[in-house]
Amino acid sequence: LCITETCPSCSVTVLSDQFSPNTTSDVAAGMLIPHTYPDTPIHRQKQWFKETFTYLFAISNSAEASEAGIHLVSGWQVFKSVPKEELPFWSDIVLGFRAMSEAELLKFPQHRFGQAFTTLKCDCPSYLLWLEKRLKAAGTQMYTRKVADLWELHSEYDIVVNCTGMGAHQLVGDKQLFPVRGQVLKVHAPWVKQFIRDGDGLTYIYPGIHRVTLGGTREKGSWSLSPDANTTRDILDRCCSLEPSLQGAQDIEVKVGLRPSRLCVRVQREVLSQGGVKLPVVHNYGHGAGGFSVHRGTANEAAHLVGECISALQGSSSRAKL
Ligand SMILES: Cc1cc2nc3c(=O)[nH]c(=O)nc-3n(C[C@H](O)[C@H](O)[C@H](O)COP(=O)(O)OP(=O)(O)OC[C@H]3O[C@@H](n4cnc5c(N)ncnc54)[C@H](O)[C@@H]3O)c2cc1C
Ligand SMILES: O=C([O-])CC(=O)C(=O)O
Repeated sequence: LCITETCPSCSVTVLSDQFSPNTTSDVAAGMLIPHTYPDTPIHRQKQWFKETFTYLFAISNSAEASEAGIHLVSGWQVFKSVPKEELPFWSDIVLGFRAMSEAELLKFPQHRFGQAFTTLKCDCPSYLLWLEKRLKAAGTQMYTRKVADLWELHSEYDIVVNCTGMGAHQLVGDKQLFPVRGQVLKVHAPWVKQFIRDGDGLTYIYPGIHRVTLGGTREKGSWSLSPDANTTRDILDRCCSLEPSLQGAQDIEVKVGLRPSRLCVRVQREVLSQGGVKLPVVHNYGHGAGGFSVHRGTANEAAHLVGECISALQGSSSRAKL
């Protein structure tokens, strides 16, 4: 979508072996709370988050908000001990960030410190459909197709943008990419209005438009997409200890996804070369636990790299298929 916006003369085609609702992005809780990528400079991560927050904030404040599934949500991140980093790098981007009061902390007898703020949440399947609709309106073709090798695209396309998430492990053989399995529950508990996140990152309660997402797990190296019944019970127990009223939650649906994790997101231009033939590629994958939080920022950067590829192609003698 960013490419169609920054380069309206480009003809864009989306190829994917799965579309919504069968992607990792459909499983995500969709909260805008960044996760830190250890090998990406903080100023770059902050810029990604800021661009994403600004973009979604405008949607949440428009007539499109309900169809796009974007809404503001307020709540608390609570800690059993005061964290080293009392002011996270994103504290001046979310709204109204402050330390919790003693009175608020009374709700969480096992926790000693907390942060209160308002952020944005995506209802992921709604948002993905809304994005697809906008892509189609921009004239983008969308085909179901599994790509086994980037070179198979060479005869049809000038530039390939690789947004395959965990699929990049196989497609480009990226051994730095590893799965971090996450199991979440989507429940009916419409009385829960505030988000609650344990600062250890394991337990969270995120109220959405229709359902509340309860999490979670972080199982590094596990490729299993099967729900685990013991884990479901454990998630419910942990969430009930933060919000006892969840004992009345109904209609529990279990979802599992593999976070495409890396020490840094790979937003990078690369020119593949084979027997003197060149194929420009822009990678944009490896968003781990924070894909929603930074998606627009990384997409803007990837679209900029596509612009660089176009300039390079126009400067070369190759016949562009743009
Ligand atoms: C339980 C859980 C909770 C999460 N909660 C949050 C949250 O609250 N906030 C947040 O910011 N992030 C969250 N995330 C992280 C977020 O889901 C990911 O970072 C994000 O979904 C990654 O998006 P993606 O588009 O890169 O990957 P995907 O959504 O997996 O999309 C990749 C696409 O590429 C296609 N593909 C792959 N390989 C090929 C191939 N060879 N040929 C053709 N197509 C291919 C796939 O079919 C798919 O459509 C959560 C993740 C999980 C698992
Ligand atoms: O950690 C969170 O708050 C939600 C999330 O991004 C995840 O489970 O990956």
